[in-house]
Amino acid sequence: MTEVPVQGGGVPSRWAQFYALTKPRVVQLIVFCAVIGMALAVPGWPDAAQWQRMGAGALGIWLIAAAAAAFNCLVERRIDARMKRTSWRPTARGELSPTQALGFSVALCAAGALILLLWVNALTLWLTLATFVGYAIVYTVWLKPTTPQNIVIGGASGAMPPVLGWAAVQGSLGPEPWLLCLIIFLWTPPHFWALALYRADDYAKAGLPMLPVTHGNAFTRLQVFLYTWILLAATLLPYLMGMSGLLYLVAALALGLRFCWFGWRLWRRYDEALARRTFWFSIWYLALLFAALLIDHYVPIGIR
Ligand code: HEM
Ligand SMILES: CC(C)=CCC/C(C)=C/CC/C(C)=C/COP(=O)(O)OP(=O)(O)O
Repeated sequence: MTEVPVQGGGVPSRWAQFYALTKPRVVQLIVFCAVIGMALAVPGWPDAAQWQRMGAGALGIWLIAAAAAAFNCLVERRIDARMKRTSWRPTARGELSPTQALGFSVALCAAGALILLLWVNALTLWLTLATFVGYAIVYTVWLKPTTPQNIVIGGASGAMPPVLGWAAVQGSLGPEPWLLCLIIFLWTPPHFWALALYRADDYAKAGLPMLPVTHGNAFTRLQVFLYTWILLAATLLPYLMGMSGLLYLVAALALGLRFCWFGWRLWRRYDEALARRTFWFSIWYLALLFAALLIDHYVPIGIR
C-alpha cells in the first residue's frame, strides 16, 4: 500500500495528501508501459523531435492518469472509509474535502490535456481523455459497484497506456499497440483477483461485488489460473507476429510460466501468503515483460 509521508505532528503534509490521491505507484507503472509503447513506435533511436514528444506525452499521460486516480478517490471516499486497505486515504478520512479533491483532479486533467494538445497530438489527447472517462466514470461509478466482471471490462482502460504511448509518437495506430493493450487487458484479472482473494472481507464489508465475494474463493482461484494461461498465450504473439525477437520470447516464456505456476499452486490449495505473493509477482511480471520488450527492441537477437 502507498504510504503517506508523515510530518512531525503525525499529520501528513498537504502535498503528501494530494500526492497520495494520485495512486503514485500504479500510475508510475502505467506511465512506464506508455513510454515503452512510445519507444516501440520509433524504428531506431529517437531523434530530438521524437524525444520531445515522448517527454511531453509521458508528462501529459501521467497527469491525466493521476487525475483519474484522484477522481476515483473522490467518488469512493465512503467505500474507502469502510475498507482497511483504503481507510487511510485523505478523502476517506475527511482530511481533504470533496471540493479539494475535485479541484485537484480537474487541475491535473486540464494541465495534462493542455500538454498533449500543445506538444503531442489530438489523437493522443482524445484517447487519453477517453481512458480517463473509462476508469473514472465507467469503471468507478458504473461497473465497480454493479458486476463482478467490473475489473475485466474496466480493465480495458488500464490496458490503454501502450496505445496512448504509440499514438503520441506516431500520431496513428497499428496492430502492435493493440496487441500490447490485449496483454495488459488479460493481465488485469489475475493481478486484481489475486489481491481480491485476501481482501474479500474488506470488499464484502464495503458491499462491492468482487468475484471472491459473489462467486467464492475456489471459483476465483480457477479464474486466476485460467487467465495466467490465456495471458501466456497472448504474450507469445509479439514474437509470432514478428514484432519482437528471441530475447523477448525467452522472457515472456520464463515470466509467463512462473505466473502460471503461481496460478496453479493457488488453484490447488488456498493460502493467503501465496495469494499475496501472486499479487506482488503480477506487478513485477508486467514491469519485467515490458522491460523485455524494450531491451529486445534495441538489442534484437534472432529471427524476426
Ligand atoms: C481495473 C484494473 C485494475 C484494478 C482493479 C487494480 C487493482 C489494484 C489494487 C486494488 C491495488 C492495491 C493494492 C494494495 O493497496 O495493496 C493495486 C496495486 C497496484 N496495481 Fe493495479 N489494478 C488495475 C490495473 C492496474 C494497471 C493497468 C497497472 C499498471 C499498468 C497496475 C499496477 C499496479 C501497481 C504497480 C500496484 C502496486 C501499488 C503499490 O505498491 O502501492 N494496476 N491494483
Ligand atoms: C488516463 C489514464 C492512463 C488513466 C489510467 C486509469 C488508471 C489510473 C488505471 C489504473 C487502474 C487502477 C488504479 C485500479 C485500482 O483499482 P480500484 O480503483 O478499484 O482500487 P482501489 O480499491 O484501491 O480504489
